[in-house]
Amino acid sequence: MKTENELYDVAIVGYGPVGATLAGLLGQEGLKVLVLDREADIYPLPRAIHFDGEVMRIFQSLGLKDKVLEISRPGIHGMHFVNAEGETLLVRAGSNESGPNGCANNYYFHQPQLEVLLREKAASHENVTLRLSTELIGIQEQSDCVELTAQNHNTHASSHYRVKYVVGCDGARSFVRNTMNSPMENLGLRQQWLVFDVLLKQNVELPPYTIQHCDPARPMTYCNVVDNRRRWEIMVMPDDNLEELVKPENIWKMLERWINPEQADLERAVIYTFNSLIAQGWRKGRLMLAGDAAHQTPPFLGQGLCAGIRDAANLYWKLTSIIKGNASDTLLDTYESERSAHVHEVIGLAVYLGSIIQTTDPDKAAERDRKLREDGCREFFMPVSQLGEGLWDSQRKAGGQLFFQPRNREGIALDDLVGNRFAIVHTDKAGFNKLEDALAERANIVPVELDNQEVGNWLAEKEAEFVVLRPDRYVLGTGKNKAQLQALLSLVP
Ligand SMILES: O=C(O)CCc1cccc(O)c1
Repeated sequence: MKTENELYDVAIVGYGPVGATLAGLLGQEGLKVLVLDREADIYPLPRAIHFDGEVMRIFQSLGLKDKVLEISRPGIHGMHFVNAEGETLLVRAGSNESGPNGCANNYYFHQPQLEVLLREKAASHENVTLRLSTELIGIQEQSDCVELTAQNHNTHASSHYRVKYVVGCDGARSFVRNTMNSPMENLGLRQQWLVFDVLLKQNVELPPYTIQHCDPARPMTYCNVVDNRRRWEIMVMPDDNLEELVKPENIWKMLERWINPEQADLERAVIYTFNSLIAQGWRKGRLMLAGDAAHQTPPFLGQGLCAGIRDAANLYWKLTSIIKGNASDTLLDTYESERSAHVHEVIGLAVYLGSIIQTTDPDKAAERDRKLREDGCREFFMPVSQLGEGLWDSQRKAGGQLFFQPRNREGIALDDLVGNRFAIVHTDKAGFNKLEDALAERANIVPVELDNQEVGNWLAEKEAEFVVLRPDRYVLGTGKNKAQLQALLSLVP
């Protein structure tokens, strides 16, 4: 058995997009990070295909926005729920305009390309150590550290590591979660679907937007991914024989309305079980969970990856504050309370949409269509990014909300002005000068003057002169005088 003497700050178990994002964010803060992954390389086939504007903003905080823009496609046409007769029942509208995060609200991408960028970023930090083909097989929590045992898949040799904290980004069957003994709450949707990706060989007239085909005879999803990639997801029906269903000839038959094998190559076809699960206990002592290890959503909102990347953004600055000695580790108790509220809401909406899409009884489908028609409410919106109880001021308007990303007069975006720190945003230099001495000796908080109409209006609406933002861009609180500023600063680790 090989034992490394080094005491790592954080071990990340699982080097998928969530683990790689967290490694990049912690690496950027100078922490000593160990990444373990059982696989030798990136999984080469597509899985997640969609992320939202908040997630693009997190990539921006890694300095990756331009590169991610090159490999992704803004989803400007929205998502349409259409019944068997072709009638649109419900829409998540798209938009050509930049959204509140200073970019499009939706993007489509090919997961292996995104992972290359995230891994390049993580590996660019010499304080990030990668151990690939290395499977975690033992976790022993001690009072001052965690001892990990891992086995290399090539040499079969075991190694031993000591780390201060462990984050399990190790997927739905998480070893870390099993060790923590955190049960999963089931929000009610569990259904097999056939997921397959095609590569177009020629121009084929297909819709530019995502379609949820709410056809009781065979619910399906169609997505225009990126470049020549297209995805279909097909619900497995009770009489289906799974072995038969995945055969290319049967897949092409189900697609013949739209496309044929002369026009595209089938890249992969896989049966997935869509789940709606949330772990109870995302942190136990020095162990934490993120991504699919903590929650799994049906894909109808394209939010699985987004939730995991948000976890990474919520965790990295808390771990950094604790490891640098600026906060006690009780700060980690805010991780689940802040994140799980939003995760519940998003999965709840995906489960509701699933109940619309997955209606297979024709009478119930007719009733569903009648009700949706009657409601007249044909557009639905994504839940706002709002933290559950945690490190933010619940007494003030907008506390715990994701702040938007305005630009200054020179066109520089807020997050680029601030970096990954706490910030105080205000519009009025003269007024703020009177408060500024409250900031003395708080070098970790950046004051930002943004003489911007949108920010002025936002503050006025909240009856505030300034807003204090956390490194993950969520609102710590708003205020208009020194006492309120001091109260907020006392929360900053
Ligand atoms: O565009 C969206 O809002 C999400 C699209 C999506 C992505 C993947 C699967 C799915 O059912 C929907």
